[in-house]
Amino acid sequence: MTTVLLMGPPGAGKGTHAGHLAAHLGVPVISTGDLFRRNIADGTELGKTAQGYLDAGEYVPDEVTNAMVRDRLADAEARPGFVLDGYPRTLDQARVLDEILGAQGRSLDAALVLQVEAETLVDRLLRRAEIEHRSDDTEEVIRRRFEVYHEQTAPLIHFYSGRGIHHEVDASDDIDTVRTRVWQVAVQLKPAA
Ligand SMILES: Nc1ncnc2c1ncn2[C@@H]1O[C@H](COP(=O)(O)OP(=O)(O)O)[C@@H](O)[C@H]1O
Ligand SMILES: [Mg+2]
Repeated sequence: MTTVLLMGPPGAGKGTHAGHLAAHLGVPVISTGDLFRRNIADGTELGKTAQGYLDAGEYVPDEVTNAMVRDRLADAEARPGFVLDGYPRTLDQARVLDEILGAQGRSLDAALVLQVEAETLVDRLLRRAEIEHRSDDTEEVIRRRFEVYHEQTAPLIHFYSGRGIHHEVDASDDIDTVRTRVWQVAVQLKPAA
C-alpha cells in the first residue's frame, strides 16, 4: 500500500503527475479540485457551495472539503492506497487527514512538493486557460490563488518535513523529466516486492 500526496503552487503539475504516479502504483487519484469541478458541472448541492470559492480563487471551507475527502478515503477503491492531488491545503485539513488515516490503521508515506518558479507557473496557467477554459485561470484569480497558497498551504511543508516524509521535486522541466523524478522518489518509498 502506498499513500502519497502531491503539493505545490497552482500550475506546478500536481494533476498531471498525480495521474502518472497513481497509474504506476495502481491506486486511485483523489483530486479535490476535480471533485469540486465535477460537482459544479453536475449541479449538486456541494457544487453550488463550492462554485463561488473556486471562481474567486479562495479555498472551499475546511468542513466541506474534509467531509468530501473522508467519503473518498472510505471507498473500497482507496484501500490499496491513493495519490492525493490538492489536499490537504490547510493545517486543519492536514490534521483531519491524519485522523482519518489513523482510524483506518494507516498513515501517509510521503508528501511530494513540486517546485517551480513563479514566472513559469503564470505562463503555464495562462496557456492552460486557453485550452481548458477554467473559470479560475484568469490573471486576477491566478494572483489570488498564489497568495492563498503562500498563506495557507506553504506552511504545510514544515508540518511534513518535521515528520520526515517531505520530498522536494524540481518540477520546472518537461513532463517526462519530472515524471521520472517523481517516480524515483516513489520507488524509494516502496522497494519492489
Ligand atoms: N483541499 C482544498 N481545500 C479547499 N479548497 C480546495 C481544495 N482543493 C481544491 N480546492 C478549490 O479548488 C480550486 C482548484 O483546485 P485545483 O484544481 O487543485 O487547482 P491547482 O491544481 O491549479 O492548484 C482551488 O483554488 C480551491 O478553490
Ligand atoms: Mg490541479
